[in-house]
Amino acid sequence: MAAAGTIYVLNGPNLNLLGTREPETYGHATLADVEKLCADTAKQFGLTADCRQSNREGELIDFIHEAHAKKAVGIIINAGGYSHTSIALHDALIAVKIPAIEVHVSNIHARESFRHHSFTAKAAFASLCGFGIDGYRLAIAGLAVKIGAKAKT
Ligand SMILES: O=C1C[C@@](O)(C(=O)O)C[C@@H](O)[C@@H]1O
Repeated sequence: MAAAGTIYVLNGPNLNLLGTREPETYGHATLADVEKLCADTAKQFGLTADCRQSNREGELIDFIHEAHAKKAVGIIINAGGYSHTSIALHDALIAVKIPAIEVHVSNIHARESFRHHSFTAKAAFASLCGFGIDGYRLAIAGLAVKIGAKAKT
């Protein structure tokens, strides 16, 4: 079993390139910055962030199944381009019934129309986009409210 109160933070394809990839769209923060932000934010609520990134759809699905097996209390997911294409990721999120929040660094609704639909958003209880990497912090705070985890003073 995972440590008590573990959140899985899943990042999909190309998010390992954060910091150098299209900085005008995604900013200059790296994936390591995102993971530190998530770890620090989770800690504020007495939670632990288990951060994973993969460029492969099947591996992301395996992480979701693992979150279930380890009794994770929540999932934060930025499935990158798979958000717009992957019924399989949608189905995995629905199957495990773990409260999930979708995050996008950019505002997908202000971009190309092929980014406007998200399968993973349909399987999540909330969705955040356009806040840059702060979206991950906001998502963890929102998840904490949803699961009743109180901020530690
Ligand atoms: O890879 C990504 C990143 C993204 O998920 C975001 O975080 O803004 C938005 C997606 O449309 C894109 O394919």
